Amino acid sequence: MTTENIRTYDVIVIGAGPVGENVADRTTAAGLSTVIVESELVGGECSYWACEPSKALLRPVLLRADAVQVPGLDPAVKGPLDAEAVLAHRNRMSADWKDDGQVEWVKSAGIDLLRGHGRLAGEREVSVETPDGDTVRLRARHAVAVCTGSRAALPPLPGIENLRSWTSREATSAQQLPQRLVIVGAGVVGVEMATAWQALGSRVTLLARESGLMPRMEPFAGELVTERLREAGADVRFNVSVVGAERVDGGEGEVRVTLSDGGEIVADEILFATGRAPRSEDIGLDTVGLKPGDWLATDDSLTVTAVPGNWLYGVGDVNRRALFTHQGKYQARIAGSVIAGRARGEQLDVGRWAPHSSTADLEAVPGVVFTDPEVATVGLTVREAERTGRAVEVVDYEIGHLAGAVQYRPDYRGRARILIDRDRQVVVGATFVGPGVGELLYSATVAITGEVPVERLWHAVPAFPTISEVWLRLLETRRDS
Ligand SMILES: Cc1cc2nc3c(=O)[nH]c(=O)nc-3n(C[C@H](O)[C@H](O)[C@H](O)COP(=O)(O)OP(=O)(O)OC[C@H]3O[C@@H](n4cnc5c(N)ncnc54)[C@H](O)[C@@H]3O)c2cc1C
Ligand SMILES: NC(=O)c1ccc[n+]([C@@H]2O[C@H](COP(=O)([O-])OP(=O)(O)OC[C@H]3O[C@@H](n4cnc5c(N)ncnc54)[C@H](O)[C@@H]3O)[C@@H](O)[C@H]2O)c1
Repeated sequence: MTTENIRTYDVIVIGAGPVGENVADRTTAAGLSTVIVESELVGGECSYWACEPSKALLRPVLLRADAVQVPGLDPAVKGPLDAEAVLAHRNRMSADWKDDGQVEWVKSAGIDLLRGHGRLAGEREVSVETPDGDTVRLRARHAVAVCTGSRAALPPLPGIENLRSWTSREATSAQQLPQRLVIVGAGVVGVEMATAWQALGSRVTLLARESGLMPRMEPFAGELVTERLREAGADVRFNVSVVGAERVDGGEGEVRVTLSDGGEIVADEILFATGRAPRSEDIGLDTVGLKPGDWLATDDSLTVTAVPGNWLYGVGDVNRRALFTHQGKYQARIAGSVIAGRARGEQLDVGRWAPHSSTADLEAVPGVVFTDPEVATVGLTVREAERTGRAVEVVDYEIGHLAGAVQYRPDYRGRARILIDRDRQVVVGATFVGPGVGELLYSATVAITGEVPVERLWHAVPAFPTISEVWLRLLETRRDS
């Protein structure tokens, strides 16, 4: 082990997922020397075991679901999906789990890459254990940004370690189709993976411990997705959880799952889609007075305020503000400018919607669930408005009534809901459920972040016949109610 190898940079970034890459890009662009430390693949969870592979699995599924309903096109797409071809496409979209392309980008951006496991080692210091067993010590003049992301959280089920269960990693990278797949947890990962694997040919059982799918969203989102999943042949069960599971034949055979309602399910694979935990248990948090394994709490400038000196930042999944790639990248752009501003000795501008404040994390986090139908959400839900004591008007519209929706897919089923702040008369929340609504979401995001007065929205004319006409119908519904 060599420890004399000390390198000094302006900024050290731990974790080269989408968020770490963007922090490093911004600080380098601001003229600060930056090193990024990565223990696995440059590109992070999103590129290899999350967004990219899952959407590569889902795109053929959703396109086919639309196409079989379009007259004239239906005979051409009636047969089953070619699962092997879809998996091969997914492999390509995950760059075959090689990061050469992203390493090339890091170099071209002028960022230094150090492969190895990074750990904080006191103020502004990071110790990196490299793959060949060396230890490299890094010192930061200005900032250390922790961007180590999250991993699947498993429930405390006795014997779970002997189950060879799937997490989101296996569910997005499996090379073979399980005949029977049981999915525990009906959040976003659970429903997307149920949609993908059922359509590829597995028999999926989806177990929700709540009374609906995706319980944090408007209830109609889960209801519409449940309808379609059941039509596709999936067994969707509510108010049930797993109390035991074991692999038979000395751990080599099928999985037998015992349910809280006394039932039993037999499957080839079991996926736990039961939420996320921060990757912070072994990153030296104790050396700066923080508790290993905790989420990294920050203020709106992404600074870890529990550590004095404004040098430590927590960006992306690891801070739990909003577990999405796009939102983490937004935080990264802000953290980058905060770090650069502080390095130049500038006064930060941290007011609401100001350049150094990630206000959108609190008011307008967009998300699209790529199921049939798609679910697109931004801002508040009714339950969240009630919980936080916000007075809102709620306006609903059945998207299937629109000419544009029927053109899109004759059997169109979907619903839109907007929430309008009663005092300020601006939109503060939107949920669209229906085929193709993902591309509609940015309009709502702009309405919320721009605080566009509802009266002005009458002048934002949606083209005919598009699904965007839902905005006009929502305004008319409100006027006529
Ligand atoms: C199945 C699934 C599908 C998803 N789909 C979407 C989607 O469609 N759209 C969307 O916006 N979000 C999606 N997400 C969420 C998205 O993947 C995350 O929000 C995003 O990856 C977070 O980026 P990050 O850079 O913070 O963390 P990560 O992507 O997890 O990257 C963290 C990086 O840090 C590295 N690292 C960790 N510890 C250390 C250490 N000690 N030293 C060195 N390196 C370290 C890791 O190896 C990793 O490369 C999905 C998540 C899952 C699980
Ligand atoms: N399309 C996208 O943008 C996309 C796709 C996938 C994931 N993501 C992100 O990843 C995050 C994580 O997704 P997720 O689905 O893993 O988490 P989640 O928190 O959305 O859902 C987890 C679900 O598992 C259930 N659960 C937890 N413990 C359980 C147990 N012991 N038994 C039964 N059920 C249990 C919870 O009640 C919850 O419904 C999401 O919040 C989202 O931000 C985004």
